[in-house]
Formats: sequence, C-alpha cells, structure tokens
Amino acid sequence: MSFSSPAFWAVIPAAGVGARMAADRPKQYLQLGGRTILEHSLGCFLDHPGLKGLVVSIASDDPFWPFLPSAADPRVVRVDGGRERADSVLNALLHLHAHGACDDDWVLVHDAARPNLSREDLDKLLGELADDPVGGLLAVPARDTLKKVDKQGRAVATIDRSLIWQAYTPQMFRLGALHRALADSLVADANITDESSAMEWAGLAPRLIEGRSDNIKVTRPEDLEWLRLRWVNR
Ligand SMILES: Nc1ccn([C@@H]2O[C@H](COP(=O)(O)OP(=O)(O)OP(=O)(O)O)[C@@H](O)[C@H]2O)c(=O)n1
Ligand SMILES: C[C@](O)(CO)[C@H](O)COP(=O)(O)O
Repeated sequence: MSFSSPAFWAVIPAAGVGARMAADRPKQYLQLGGRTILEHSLGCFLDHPGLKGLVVSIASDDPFWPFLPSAADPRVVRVDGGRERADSVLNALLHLHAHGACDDDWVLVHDAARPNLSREDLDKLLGELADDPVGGLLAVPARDTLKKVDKQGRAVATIDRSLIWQAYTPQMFRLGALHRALADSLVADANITDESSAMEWAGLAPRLIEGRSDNIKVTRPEDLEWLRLRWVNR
C-alpha cells in the first residue's frame, strides 16, 4: 500500500515530572538501549523527510535537556512547558503560530514518553489523514474484557468493548483548528487529556487510525522494564 505523505510540524510535550514512574529524574530522561527515552521519541520525527520543524516543551527548570544530542539540531526549538500536558502543547502551538506556521499546516503531537513509535505507524497516520477534514490519532482497540466496578472495586458489569479504543499518539490536526480548540477548552476548564479531547470538546470527530499496540507510553516502572526487554531482543 502506498500513501502520499503531507509535510508536517511535530510537537513533543516533554515537561512532565513522571510522578507515577517515581524515578530519580523525569522519565523521558531514563535510558533505553543506550539513549534517553526522549531521544527515541524525537528520533522517529527527525528521521522523517516530511518534517518542517519540531517544537519540544521542556520545564523551565529542567537541567537535562541541554545535554541531549537533539538539543543542538537546528530543526528543534525548545519552549517552556506548562502546568498540564495541554498547557505544554499550547505553548508549542503559540510558538508555531508566532513563527510563521499557517492555520492549515498539519501538526503531529507526540508524547515524549512514547519511545517506540514505528516509522510504519507514522506513515500510516500521515497517509490516511492527509485528506481528512478533521484529523485524528493513532489508537488501539480494547483487547481485554472491560469491567465497570463499584467503589469497593467489585465488578458490577461487563462493558461492550466493541466501541472502546485506547488513544495513543501521535495525534494529527490542522494547526489553526487545534490551537483554537485547545485554547478555548482550557479557558472553559474542560478535562483535556489529549488533543483529540480538545477537538471533541469543540464538536469535531477525530478519526482513529489503528496502530501497533507496542507504541506504549512509559507510565510506570514495568512499562520501561518491558521495553528494555524488547530492545535487548531487537
Ligand atoms: N505539564 C506537563 C505534563 C506532562 N507533559 C508530557 O505529557 C506526556 C504524557 O504525560 P504523562 O505520561 O502523564 O507524563 P507525566 O506527567 O510526566 O507523568 P505523571 O502523570 O506520572 O507525573 C509526557 O511526555 C509528559 O512529559 C508535559 O509536557 N507537560
Ligand atoms: C495523550 C495520552 O498519551 C493519550 O493516551 C495520554 O492521555 C497522556 O497521558 P495521561 O496519562 O492521560 O496523563
């Protein structure tokens, strides 16, 4: 199958503290196969010929970023992160708008903590959404039986999983529409955990593109243990 691939900007929110990982540094700076998680997450974009530029949101007091090889890449710009992930993404979009990017440009937002994005999935997302009026995201259908529980943690129902998917990144939208949706939904104090939820809040219906389930977000220590085992066996 061949896809036409549009040019795009990449935004990498990397200003989280990794509280659930509970490591000695933010999880994006932990090692995986001789490089930091963040370098892996940036790499898939920096290797792509369609990349116009990459904005990475970094906490203002972050001492690690300047020592990463990608910090010296002329295509990479650092902006300050914000309080929540959505604020960090918004800062990056503000930068793009202020530096000549157009409303119609595609922006791909990808978690710093997702180091296992494949080129195949990136091209699939770009190709399948190139002509989409809204945009969309990589996602995977729910694999296991899903339970609704009561406050005591006891199962009270089994949920129909046929319409349940897990949202992954990258998430791909037009710069102008995403900027408006994120800014307005934050002002309205909506619960925005990804770019798609901001677009949904704005009344739009992003398309889900099925990706590989191993494009996991490193959230807890066992996620990194699992990825390290995979890296050893590559
Ligand atoms: N204020 C924030 C919070 C999160 N992120 C980024 O958003 C991505 C996904 O967030 P998550 O897994 O929740 O990361 P953390 O916030 O670091 O983790 P935790 O919630 O466990 O503290 C990460 O790449 C993280 O660096 C960000 O840029 N700015
Ligand atoms: C954006 C995201 O990775 C989609 O799954 C996720 O929502 C961000 O992390 P969090 O754990 O929800 O804070």
